[in-house]
Amino acid sequence: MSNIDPLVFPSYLDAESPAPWSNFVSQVESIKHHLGDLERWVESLLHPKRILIVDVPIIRDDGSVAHFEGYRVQHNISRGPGKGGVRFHQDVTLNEVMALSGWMTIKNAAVGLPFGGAKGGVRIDPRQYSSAEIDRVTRRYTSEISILIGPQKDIPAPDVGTNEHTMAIMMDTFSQGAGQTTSGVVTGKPISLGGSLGRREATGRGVFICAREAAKRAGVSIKGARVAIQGFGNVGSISGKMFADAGAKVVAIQDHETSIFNSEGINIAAAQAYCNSHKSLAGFEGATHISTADFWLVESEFLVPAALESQITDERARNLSTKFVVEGANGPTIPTADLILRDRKITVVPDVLANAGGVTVSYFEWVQDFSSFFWTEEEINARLEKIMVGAFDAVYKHSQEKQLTLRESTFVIACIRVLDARNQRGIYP
Ligand SMILES: NC(=O)C1=CN([C@@H]2O[C@H](COP(=O)(O)OP(=O)(O)OC[C@H]3O[C@@H](n4cnc5c(N)ncnc54)[C@H](OP(=O)(O)O)[C@@H]3O)[C@@H](O)[C@H]2O)C=CC1
Ligand SMILES: O=C(O)CCC(=O)C(=O)O
Repeated sequence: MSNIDPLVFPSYLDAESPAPWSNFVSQVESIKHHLGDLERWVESLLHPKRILIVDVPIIRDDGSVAHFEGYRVQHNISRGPGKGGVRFHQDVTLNEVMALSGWMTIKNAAVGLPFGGAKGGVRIDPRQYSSAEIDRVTRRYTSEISILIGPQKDIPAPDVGTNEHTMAIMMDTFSQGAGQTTSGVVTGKPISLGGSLGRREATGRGVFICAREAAKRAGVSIKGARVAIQGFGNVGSISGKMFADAGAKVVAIQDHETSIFNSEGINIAAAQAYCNSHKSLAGFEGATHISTADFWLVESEFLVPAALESQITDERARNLSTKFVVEGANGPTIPTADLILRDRKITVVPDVLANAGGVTVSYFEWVQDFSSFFWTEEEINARLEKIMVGAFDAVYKHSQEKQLTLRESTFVIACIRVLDARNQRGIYP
């Protein structure tokens, strides 16, 4: 269980498979001596505030009954309501949702949003069910977690396997229970239901902004730079488009079925169109298909992991041929691999900073819903740019001053904000 204190590791998790929660704990543990007097509060971050496990039964299209396990974890609510996405994926576990909720706490504080951290998930492979069945799962899951969520309590949003439509169904289900339209209960909604312009693109846009800022400080040009992207969903495809629009060449992409390579640069619009109609890049003709192992050896200036956790292992970290790892996914680099990348002088722009664009525009959506006054896409993108550049700059300066990695500095800055709020609030009543 790496360096984790067994007394701190929750009794309800399997100690034999402690990751990714143990990865989050290691990240907090590694910086706690930088927290000054606030270190006495650090255990607040090592125990989620609230965990709800729900049974989600549905009647299937053929009349049979199916049950799914669902979760909502509020990791910390010292700075405001819980905030974080909902994942529908066959491998979702409580351990994973806990880690994702912890990273939300750090992320929201790192970019200065008035939110705590939360995350949810349902252990289901959405590809195996009809859209009507998925809607039933969404409705039942929402009604089961409705005791925890609400515009001032905890605000879900999309993540892997969920989208604007999922959010519309969640909003409708919660509103039925509340007896009034409650648009602020979720973000990432369709525009016609109070969604925000720019939310769909926001995470990929934030990833690109962070990559650009990191490159600027290292004297590396985006124009002509080679980019490799793992994951071609919302985050991977939009960040790929933004890199390509800025003159970079996306030379490699991996989704869960295939890996593709083109040294001249993959046509992102064509790849997106192909993926929309075939649900995968398998069979795409605008590139050579390579093995999964070879994807991790592709030479690039930027590697953007934008799929799932724990993809950059020690072995992959030892062999990567890139200058910057810009984490679009949550938790893609395991802590030991992080140390290898540090020693190899590969700059890692951490998830809790790099992918914060999505939740930042979710915050804008929440604010717009409260005031029923909607901003233009230009206003949203300009505000997003300001927040992302400001947060990156603060982290970068801190890391230079204290000789820390960007991940360590992001955690220090964020943990101080969270624990200061905890300290100011006191523990009683
Ligand atoms: N959406 C958002 O706003 C935010 C998302 N994130 C994080 O970004 C990551 C991606 O999320 P998002 O883009 O929304 O999810 P999507 O569901 O839209 O896309 C996920 C992508 O990852 C691919 N993938 C899944 N498993 C693997 C694998 N083992 N190897 C290679 N590729 C794989 C999928 O391929 P296939 O389609 O073939 O299954 C798909 O292309 C997650 O870690 C998420 O938590 C972080 C912040 C905000
Ligand atoms: O938009 C949001 O509220 C949360 C997005 C999310 O789940 C994430 O940043 O990982």
